Amino acid sequence: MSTSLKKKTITLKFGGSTLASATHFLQVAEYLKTRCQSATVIAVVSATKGTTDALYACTQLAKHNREQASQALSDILAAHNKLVTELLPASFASNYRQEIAHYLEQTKTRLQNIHQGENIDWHIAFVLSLGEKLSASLLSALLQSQQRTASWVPSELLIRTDSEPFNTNLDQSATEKAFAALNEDYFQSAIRIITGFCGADKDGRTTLLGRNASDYSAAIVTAFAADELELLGDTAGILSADPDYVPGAETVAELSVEDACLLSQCGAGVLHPRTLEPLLKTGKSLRLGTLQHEQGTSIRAQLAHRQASLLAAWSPPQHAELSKKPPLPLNLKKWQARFPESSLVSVFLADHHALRYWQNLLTDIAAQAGVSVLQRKLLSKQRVIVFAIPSIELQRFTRLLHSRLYPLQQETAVAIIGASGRIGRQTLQLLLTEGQRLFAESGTQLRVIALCNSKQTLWCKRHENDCQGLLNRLAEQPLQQRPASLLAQELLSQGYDKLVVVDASASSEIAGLYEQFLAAGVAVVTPNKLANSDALQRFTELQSLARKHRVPYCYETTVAAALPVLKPLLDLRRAGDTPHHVEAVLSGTIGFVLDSVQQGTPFSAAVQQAVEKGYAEPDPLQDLSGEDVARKMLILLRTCGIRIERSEIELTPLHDTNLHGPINQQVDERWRQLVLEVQAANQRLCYAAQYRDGNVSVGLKRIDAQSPFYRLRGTENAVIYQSTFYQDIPLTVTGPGAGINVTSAGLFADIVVAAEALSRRAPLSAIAA
Ligand SMILES: NC(=O)C1=CN([C@@H]2O[C@H](COP(=O)(O)OP(=O)(O)OC[C@H]3O[C@@H](n4cnc5c(N)ncnc54)[C@H](O)[C@@H]3O)[C@@H](O)[C@H]2O)C=CC1
Ligand SMILES: N[C@@H](CC=O)C(=O)O
Repeated sequence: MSTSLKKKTITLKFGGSTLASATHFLQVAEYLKTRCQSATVIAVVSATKGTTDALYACTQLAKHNREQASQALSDILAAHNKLVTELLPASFASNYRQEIAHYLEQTKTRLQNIHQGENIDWHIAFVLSLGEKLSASLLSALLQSQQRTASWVPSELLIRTDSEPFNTNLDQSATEKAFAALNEDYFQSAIRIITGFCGADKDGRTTLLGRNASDYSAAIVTAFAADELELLGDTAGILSADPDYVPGAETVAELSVEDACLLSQCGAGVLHPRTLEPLLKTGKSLRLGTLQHEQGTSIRAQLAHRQASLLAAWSPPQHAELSKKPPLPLNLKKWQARFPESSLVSVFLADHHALRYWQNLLTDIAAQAGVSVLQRKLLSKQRVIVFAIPSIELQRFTRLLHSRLYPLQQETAVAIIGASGRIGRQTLQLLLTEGQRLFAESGTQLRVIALCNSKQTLWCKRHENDCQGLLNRLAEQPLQQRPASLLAQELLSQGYDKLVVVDASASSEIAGLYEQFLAAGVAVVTPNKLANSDALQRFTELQSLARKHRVPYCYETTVAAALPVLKPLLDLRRAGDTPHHVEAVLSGTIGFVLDSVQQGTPFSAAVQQAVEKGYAEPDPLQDLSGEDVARKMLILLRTCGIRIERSEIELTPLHDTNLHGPINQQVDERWRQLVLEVQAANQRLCYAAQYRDGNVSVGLKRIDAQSPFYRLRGTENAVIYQSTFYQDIPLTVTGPGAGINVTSAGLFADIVVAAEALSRRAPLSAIAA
């Protein structure tokens, strides 16, 4: 074929995920318009996401039940019609429908033929090719409606194949002739569109190149009609592992043609195994990426070294007639016969030496994780180790190996539970904005890998730094009714050497996971008071677990937010100090409410403001009942070495709905009267905790001007500590003890402390080795 244009010709292949909705079609149209400013563009399109599977299901129904098949086809067409209505003005929609009518009629006939049992495979092949035709004609009509010259052609006119309906082979010379014979007019359009996935035999019958073979179609088109190829999908190029298995998998910038071939032969779904054949013959280049992601992966003919380790996972195909097994560089049939329920994980090592060392190390890691390696094979020349394992372990094993091949050398992974809450989101913001500076100043590198709330989890990609964007994506994740234990399992199965889990929830379920995290060597950082204020035995066990597994357990913010209270008290205790008398104001919410009512604000309004300002607990009754203060006092005293249970604290609530009723005007009036009384006596109100002679009490107090608490305002907390070392003049810590900014700052500081401690610890992989 010849084109009259001098510009470079580029084939852009759009996978099903890039055509999943009307918005996606509009994005593809914009992308094409931009690209055709600097190149002549040929677009090869797949069927919209899920359509080929739906058509396949239709053909299977047709074998036994014509009505159901016809209903299933109507459903597919209804989904397409919805796209057409959303995308095309009426006149273009009507042209489009006329253009496609012939294919729809044919499809219906073919379904009938399938039902009658004649030449079934040929009819199935035709029906399956419908998805690409619908996409191509819709995209072409959309571009035309946007005043672009665009035209589409079914690939049956261009790609000629053997007479096999499925997994057919290319007829090179017939295809060459077909491209040469194609009407010149077609190539006058600014944007030319060709359907992917299929071709035709010498009799014009539709044939299929294989499951997900639109990449291969695009490579054939490139070999005959273009200078280079770009495959555009929903993953940012070739990743270090299948992102469905390893959410944190990384994009590999460059890959040799040999490795790309081997990778697809080993079952990595990212490239159809035959895609590279036509390009290899013609020496044309290939890039994989997304519409948004600039970097992607370039496949290069010459590359001195493998730049990064890679993993390919392979499990037996679902639709055998559509998916030819990859011709792996080993006798797959034998393996499968011996281990029928097995899957394969191939490890491409970047390390140029020590193949046997790696083979043994990875095998040991499998053994320690309880994954039984059924068989393994070392392909020395290719520096690839193939493991056969039970299929059920495929995802876990892939993640485990990935974490060993990509140990975060400097980085510490951070997962935030409760990320959409007030403290969680501000902490995320700090991690994203202050992370760079922290790294520059101290070398501590933090990487947020996961965000969770009570129903959703988002696995973050590297370099995602837009806090609101991440939170939006978290909110778009599917809702899961998952028990907390499953969340813990998911986080642990990532296999990070250095992982900090931040619990920014107020959930007892999440607090119940700390033992599991600590025992697995994962640091816990928390402002959630529930674990440490549980039974004393649990508090002690958590401390010993952390010590035993050499893992940080940081909870400074559970008492007085970012104020330095627990760490200094712990240091004193380690030096042998014993507290005699501790007095403390520990509730920012109550401090704020009392200060406000003493300035004339009604009690109910003051409580409302404390909630709005982010001082109160998710359930503010936890503050008003005094329970939150009791918990903080327990944690404080236990940190000083006092062995005390919650039942030993004498608590008088500030407001308990069971005792005092709902917060209404009567309550406001009672508080107004009390304030008048107290002010008449030149006193103030404060809610304080006290420890003296082994007794602990929490409650409302009237204090006069001599009290160290008399001058406290707003959310100010205070701890006054007298001990063996601080006898005459007490140790006093005071300052705001609640609020989103101060708490998140304290939490950030604890995350850094935990990350630094993890960095000093020997890597888990070394321990495992
Ligand atoms: N507000 C403050 O000044 C201070 C708060 N804290 C503590 O910080 C924690 C968070 O407080 P806020 O951000 O105000 O709460 P919030 O209610 O705004 O956020 C809680 C988050 O936890 C998530 N969550 C709840 N149950 C969950 C579960 N089972 N699994 C996963 N996620 C779950 C929620 O979806 C939400 O994203 C609380 O424990 C609080 O005591 C500690 C010191 C000061
Ligand atoms: N709700 C608490 C803040 C968290 O500990 C308070 O008001 O002090």
